[in-house]
Formats: sequence, C-alpha cells, structure tokens
Amino acid sequence: MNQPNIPLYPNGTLLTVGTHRALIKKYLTSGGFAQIYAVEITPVDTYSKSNVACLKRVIVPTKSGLNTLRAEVDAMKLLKNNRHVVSYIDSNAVKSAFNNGSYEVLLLMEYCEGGGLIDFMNSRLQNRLSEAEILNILSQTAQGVANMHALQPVLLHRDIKIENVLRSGNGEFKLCDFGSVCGYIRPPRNQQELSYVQHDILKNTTAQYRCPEMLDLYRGLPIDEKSDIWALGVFLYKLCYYTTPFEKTGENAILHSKFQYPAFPIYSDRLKNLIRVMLSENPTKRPNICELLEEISSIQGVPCPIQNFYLIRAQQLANQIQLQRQTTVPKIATAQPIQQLNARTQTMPIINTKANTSLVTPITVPVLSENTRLPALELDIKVPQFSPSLDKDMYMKLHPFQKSGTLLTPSKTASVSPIRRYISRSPSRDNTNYDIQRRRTSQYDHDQNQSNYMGRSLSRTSSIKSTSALSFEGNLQGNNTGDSFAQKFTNKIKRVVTGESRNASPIRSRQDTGGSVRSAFGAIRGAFTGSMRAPSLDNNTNNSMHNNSNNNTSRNSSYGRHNIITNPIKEEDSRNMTKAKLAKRHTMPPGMLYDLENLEIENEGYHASEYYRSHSPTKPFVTKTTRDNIQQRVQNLLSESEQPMERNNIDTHHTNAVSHSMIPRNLNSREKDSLRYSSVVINPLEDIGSSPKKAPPLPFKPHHLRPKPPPKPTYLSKMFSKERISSTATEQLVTLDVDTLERDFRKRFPSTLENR
Ligand SMILES: Nc1ncnc2c1ncn2[C@@H]1O[C@H](COP(=O)(O)OP(=O)(O)OP(=O)(O)O)[C@@H](O)[C@H]1O
Repeated sequence: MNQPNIPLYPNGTLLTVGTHRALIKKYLTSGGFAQIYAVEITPVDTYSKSNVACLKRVIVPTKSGLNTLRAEVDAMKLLKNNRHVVSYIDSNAVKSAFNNGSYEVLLLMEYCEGGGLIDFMNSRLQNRLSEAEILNILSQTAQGVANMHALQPVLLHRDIKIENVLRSGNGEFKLCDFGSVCGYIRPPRNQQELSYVQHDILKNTTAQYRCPEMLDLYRGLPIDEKSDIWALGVFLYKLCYYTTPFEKTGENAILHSKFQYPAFPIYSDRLKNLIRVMLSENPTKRPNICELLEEISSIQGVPCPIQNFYLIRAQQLANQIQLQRQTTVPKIATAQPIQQLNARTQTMPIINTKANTSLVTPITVPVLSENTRLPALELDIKVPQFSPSLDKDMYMKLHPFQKSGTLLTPSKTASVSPIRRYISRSPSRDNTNYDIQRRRTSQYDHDQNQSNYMGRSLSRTSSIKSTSALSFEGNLQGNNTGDSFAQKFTNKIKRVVTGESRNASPIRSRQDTGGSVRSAFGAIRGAFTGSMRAPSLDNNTNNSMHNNSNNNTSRNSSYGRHNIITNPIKEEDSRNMTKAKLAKRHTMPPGMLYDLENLEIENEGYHASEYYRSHSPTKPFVTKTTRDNIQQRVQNLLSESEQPMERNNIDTHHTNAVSHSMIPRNLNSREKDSLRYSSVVINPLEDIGSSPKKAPPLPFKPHHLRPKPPPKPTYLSKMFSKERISSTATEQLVTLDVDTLERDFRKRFPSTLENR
C-alpha cells in the first residue's frame, strides 16, 4: 500500500472519529503509510484519563487495503488497555475527499509523548544503554508481545522492531504498529500457498528481523509465536549493539543463525546467552514469551510480571480430559459440560512488576475456545489471597489455579527463572547448548541455587517459573525434591489422564530423562488415541512401589543393566514403539519431528513432512524409501542386539556398551571387560553391511599377571562346580534353598547368627 501524496491537516482542524471529536494540535511525523498527529479529544479517554491523543491518518487506495487497516484496528481493540501496548481509543473510515475511490482511515490512540524508542537510542549514541536499561525496555516490550501471544487463537505481531516501540510520557515502553498482525501460519502445502505466504512475509515483515523459517519456507515449519521471539532477539541485539546481528552477513547467516557479538559495549554472559537462545535456528529451541519474561525478570531480580499461560492452558487441557473421562459414561452426558467449559474463561492473577507487589491483577486466560478470539488480559474477578485465616474448606473448593495463585509469593524467590535450566552461562554459538539431560538436584528453589548452575547447560523442558508460584495442587503437597517441572508435569498429566495415583505411576523415576512438557502432551494425545506412552520409553529405574515382577528388574539395575521397567502386558507393544521411535528419530531433524507429526495429524494423512523433506534446499534429501531402509536397519540392530552372539560376530558398530548377554563365555575377564566397555558411536545412516568394523584384537596377558578369582562360596562350588555363573544362573541363585544359604552364612559368620 503506497501512501498517496495528500496534504496535511492544518492545526486547528476539527474531525469526528467514531464517538470522539478530535482537534488537530500538531503534525508529528509520517510513517510508511500514515500521517501522525497529536490531537485533543472529547470526551477524554477513559483508560489514560487524558484528553491528548494520537491520530493516525491512513489513505487507503483500494478496498482490500481497507481490510488490512481493519485487521490493525481489530488487533488494537483486542489489545486495548494494556500497559505495554499503545492503547486504542476510537476509529472510523470515510471515503477520501482527495482521491477518487480511495478511503481515509482515522485511528485514535494513546499518545506517546516520549516519542519512539529509536529517538531514545539516538539520544544515547555516546553513552550507550546500560544492561539494566536494556532489560527494562526488553521486558516491557515482551509484556506487550505476551498480550498478543496469550490470545486464542494466537496473534503474531510480525513486525517487532526498534521503530515500533514508543515511549509514554512517564517513560514506559509500548508496542505499536499492528499493521502486520496475523494468526498462526501453517506450512504451505503446495506451490500456490507457498508463493502466497512468501509474498505476505515480504510485505509484512522487516528483512533484518525475519526468522529462518520465514526465509526458508521449504523447511515446512509453521510461522508461529517463535517468529516474534526471533524478532525480539534481533531487537535485543540492536538495543545492545545499535546494529542488527545479520546486518552485514545477510540471509545465509540468518538461515543458520550465524552472528557474533561486538566487543563493545560489554554485557553479561547471561544477557548474551539470552540473545543466543532467542536466535536459535530451530524455533522449538527458542523460549516462548513466558519463559523469556521469566528469564528477564530473573536477571533483573524482580518477580516475573506474568504467569506462564502456556502451562495454564496445558493444565486446563488436562482438566478437560479428566472431566471428559469422568463423563464419558454414559455418553449423552459428555457433550454439555465440555461445551460449557469451552465457552468459559478462567481468571488468573498476574503480578504487575512495578506496582505494589501485594496487588494481584487478574489475567483472563481463555479456555480452549474453538473459533472465538478472546482478549487475553481482561480485568475480571480478583482471586483471594491465601492466608492462614482463609477457611480451609473454601480453599479446597478453589480451582487448582486459584489455589496456586493464592500461593504466589512476590518475593525474590519467585523471580527465579527456569529458563536458566537450559541457558548456559557461557555464551556459545552452538544450539546444542540445550542439554536435554534433566538435572536431578533441586535447582530453582532459591536464588542462591542459581549460582550453582553457572556455566552449566540445563534442561529446557522445565518451563515453569517457580514451584511455589505455579505448582499444581498435587505438587504443592510434596516437598520440592528437585524433580524438574517437566517430570512433575508429566506425572501430573499422566495421573490426570489415567486416574492413577502418583505412587503407582511408572513415570516417576528420577532417572526419567525423557520427561518434558512435550511428553506430557504425548500423554494427552495418548489419552485421546487410547495408547499411552510405552512404559519402556521412560527409562524408569528401581521403584519400590512396583510389584514383585518389576522388583526383579530393578534389582538388576545394581548390576549395571539398563533400568527399564517393563510392563509385562504391553512389553511387545512398547518394544515395537521403541523401535519405531528410534527409527524415526534417526531419520529426521529433531526440531522438525514434533511440528511435522502434528502437522500430519492436523492434515489427516496429508504427508507434509514428506513433501517438505523432499523439497527442502537446506535439509538432506531423505526419501520415504531411504527412511524405510533406515528404519529397517535400526530394527535389525535392535533385534540383533537381543541375540546372544559369538565373539567373531560382535560388531562394535552396533552398540555403545555390549550387554552381558552378548559376551561369549569362553573369553577371559579382561577380554570381556574390553568388549563390555568398548564404545563406538552408532551411525544409523552408515551402511552397516558394507564395512563391518571388528573389535581390535586383544593383547595376550600372561597367566601369572591375571587376577585370581575370589574363592567361591561352598554352595556355589557344589552347584556350579564346573561352569562359571552365567547371567541365567543369577535367577537360579534367588531360588536357592534357604537352608543351604543359612548354613553357608553360619559357617562364614557364626557369631552373628548365634547372637540372634
Ligand atoms: N501513539 C503514538 N504516539 C506518538 N507517536 C506515534 C504514535 N504512533 C505512531 N507514532 C509515530 O509515528 C511513526 C509512524 O507510526 P506507525 O509506525 O504507526 O506508522 P506506519 O505508517 O505504520 O509506519 P511504518 O509502516 O513505516 O512502520 C512512529 O514511528 C512514531 O514515531
């Protein structure tokens, strides 16, 4: 849309804008599409209580242009009365008196006396912004963005940049220019859609702020909230260094997120790391807006200004599933409560950063509405603060979120950010900084603890701001043993879905390194499809709550075997699932997996992943046949590893650590050890059959240098006098006659037994 050359309104011009009258006081500037004026309005704006406002005048040459303007106005209406969004006051559209057939749109909004952020930055060319100032600006801008991302369906800004942040008279920063807003953009499914999306992106975004998935649509990734996070990353970089990270390097650098930090000015590693994670090439590795705000607040040492609405939604979803399960029988009863639930909104408290910390401003979180877009942060009811005087029964009746809301502690502790779990203190350009290994110790209870994690790569799966602030009902009762949120969340969801108690849940192991919010969703999906996650995938360990059959397995764990607790009923299923998952993991870029899986589910059989895999210029070309081959190979590997093998057949390609059952009996202990601990990285893409690598021949060890085996207990020498104990023999050990054992024990420790 090009701005036609039209004369400016002279000062003193009186206009009618919707229900307001506006008197032109001063022409301010012209944007790419608009003239901007300071005006005096009557009646005064109810939100700002001011009679000074800003008038944006846009000439729209065509009707389609009018639609674009309508989208901007609608977005502003949705985001009205938010502290960090330029607030909408009124608007109208009239036929233009200057250009035949064109329209003139007048948009009244809150006046930002402080001008643009760009002006503020220009005033600090010599004395660059301090880290505190940068964090303050970023936090306020991110809060504006959070208002958009909290909407359902989500609203993307798509043009976050320095130029689109303004400063109010009292120094607050506000997001403006909603002319590019849109919803989630699914990956285009054909060439036509692709051209359309490409054109739309070129038109509505700013080159330096475009994310990799916008530049390379063949990646088959959706354009979602993470594209705004990328733009915020560029925004943050520019706040620090007054230039964008890809200013000189261009598109190729954006595609692979290659950038450097200038030596000056000097900022903390933590801030630099924040830039790094926000500019992750893989959108799933970028924090969401809530996680971002949690981290910013943590660095600032203030409470996080918002609650993590993504988690709240997940909890609501879990609640709905529980409700659905409870009301499934009889079937007729299900429809009504679920519909009612969908139409409802849940009020959540939100803490204002700058306001008195005791003040709890409720945030309305829309509950899974299907078509309606609901405003995110409307003022609604207040949630009572929990105090000892609060009636316990009343507290128990509260919604779980209200309960957790009552436990919000606006102390420094609450500001501890879980994002630190996955942000390494030392900046690195490697995206693999996200260590998916879960930390087992208590990490985020205390500010002090934060220092313990300096320099460590921590899990990003835990994305809740603090256990005290957001923990679910069940978790509030237990002490925080350091299990990450993801684990608790997975357990919670699983319990919600299956109705089983925490103790009985097989996914409670501390060594469950696979737990994540995603796995929780997997559980939800499992509930929908009727297939819960395979227990063996959870890599559970010894669990005293398990039944006797499991105890045998867990006991084995002390002998260095994998601590996988298998469910005898589903063992076969779970093994198949493991194989399939392994095969799939090996054939796809990990970041794409989840999106593509979802995409295919959404598109009901439309194999978008196939399409994009075969068209992507940046990803290796993996056809279905190749993938099948790989899957086949991985399956072969798995089945081979289950077979006992002779030494000559042992292919160290196949395994990292050779299992006991694979070690032939006729080897001496040294040979066995060297086999057991030989570590070779599996490369599933390598053609296994073509070049089998054999274990290097072991050097001969003279007999006198070999360690002498310890003397065998008498009962063993009787029963297995000729053969060494095999792995199967351990089972027979357990079935040994008690009398024999006691006799042997008495012989070895006579006094102990006699004292009894
Ligand atoms: N509410 C406001 N208060 C004060 N100044 C404003 C306000 N809104 C806009 N401006 C000023 O006008 C400039 C242009 O506004 P805006 O970005 O909304 O117009 P635009 O035509 O969409 O511009 P572009 O598309 O080039 O970003 C802003 O950069 C800012 O300096």
